[in-house]
Amino acid sequence: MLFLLSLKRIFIFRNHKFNIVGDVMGIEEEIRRIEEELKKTPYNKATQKHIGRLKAKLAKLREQAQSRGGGGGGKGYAVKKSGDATAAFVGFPSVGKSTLLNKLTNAKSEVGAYAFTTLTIVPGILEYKGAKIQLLDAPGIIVGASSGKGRGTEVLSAVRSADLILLTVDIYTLDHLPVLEKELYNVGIRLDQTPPDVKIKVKERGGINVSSTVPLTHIDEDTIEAILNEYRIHNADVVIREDITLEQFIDVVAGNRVYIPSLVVVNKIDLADEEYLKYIKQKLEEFGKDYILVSGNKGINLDLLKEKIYEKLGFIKIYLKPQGKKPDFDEPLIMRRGATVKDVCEKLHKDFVRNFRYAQVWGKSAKHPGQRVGLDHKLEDGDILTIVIKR
Ligand SMILES: Nc1nc2c(ncn2[C@@H]2O[C@H](COP(=O)(O)OP(=O)(O)OP(=O)(O)O)[C@@H](O)[C@H]2O)c(=O)[nH]1
Repeated sequence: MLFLLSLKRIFIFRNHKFNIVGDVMGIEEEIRRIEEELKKTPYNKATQKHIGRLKAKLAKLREQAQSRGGGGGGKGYAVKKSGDATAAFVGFPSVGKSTLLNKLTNAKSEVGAYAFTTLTIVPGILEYKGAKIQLLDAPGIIVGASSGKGRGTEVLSAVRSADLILLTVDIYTLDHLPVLEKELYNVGIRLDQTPPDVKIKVKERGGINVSSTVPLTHIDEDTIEAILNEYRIHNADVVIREDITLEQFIDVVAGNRVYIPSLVVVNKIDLADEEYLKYIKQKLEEFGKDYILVSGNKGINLDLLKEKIYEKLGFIKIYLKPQGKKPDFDEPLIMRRGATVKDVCEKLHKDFVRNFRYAQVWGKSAKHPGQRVGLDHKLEDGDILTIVIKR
């Protein structure tokens, strides 16, 4: 009897295990099959709808694969965000990420190791021009992460919440750049793009209605409908204000995409001679992203790297002026471009938004000196701000 019971248990266990493995394999195989088909299908008016449907399917499968891998979608972020913004080094092992992180973050700053299951993400603080920038050194496990392999998905989910991505390679591994970009793309990270200007309002009935304020040269209505149907949306009003691609439309429908600026950091420049340097620069021009050549070990261009990181993060300085007093020009508040009065209130004190009466602004964003504004007012670099709260 006991023997039979344990046999049964083993059988159930095996079966269960087999199902999970079988599912993951099934998804990966399906992803590969669709990728193959996409490669073979030329893109033209006649195939556009079919390609749209395939790409939507692919996007859905990738999401499934990642959720099975235990990461993806903003889950499992084990590093506490701190400072005014976060920049993450992303790259293969041994390109010099930890060296750069150690050189850029000052010795006084706290560098702690946070357990990340079997991995570690090391944060450090770079202080530059009054801004505190959290730098993350994500371990170099990237390839395959988007299909849920290894524990790379957990790292990528930390990267998803960064404000700047530093695509890091060394002078011998420039061909990693498209690989890194693709892996990030597959986990929903869009580098150097803005969210497409598309609104989709799902309705109860009435079919799909598409209206656009500009001519659409990459996607037609049939394709839009096919993609929506793939996501089980059969009734919706779609308003498009930009000449978007098919991929951008899928991004909007799928949601859960993050739009992050990037900077290519090429390390170990000390090892390149004149001729090789020329080759590197040409390769980087072809890749088309903003880049910087550095050496972590030899300390070449590290100040320039700090400046670039600062610039890319789009910091602005706001000078606070207590009511009836002089502005504080010594310690400006460091905010990000696009920040509103509400963002400033939130940074200053948790009760400021609730108790807010009005604000006054002097500077670029003000129509006239001392303009009275509300919480939604967008600030500009160098503005002087007075916040008046209820007593
Ligand atoms: N020549 C040269 N070597 C460097 C430079 N920066 C780092 N290295 C060397 O490259 C090797 C890898 O550096 P790490 O900083 O450990 O690289 P990593 O990208 O953090 O690697 P993982 O921790 O494995 O992800 C070390 O032996 C460094 O000394 C550089 O600017 N020039």
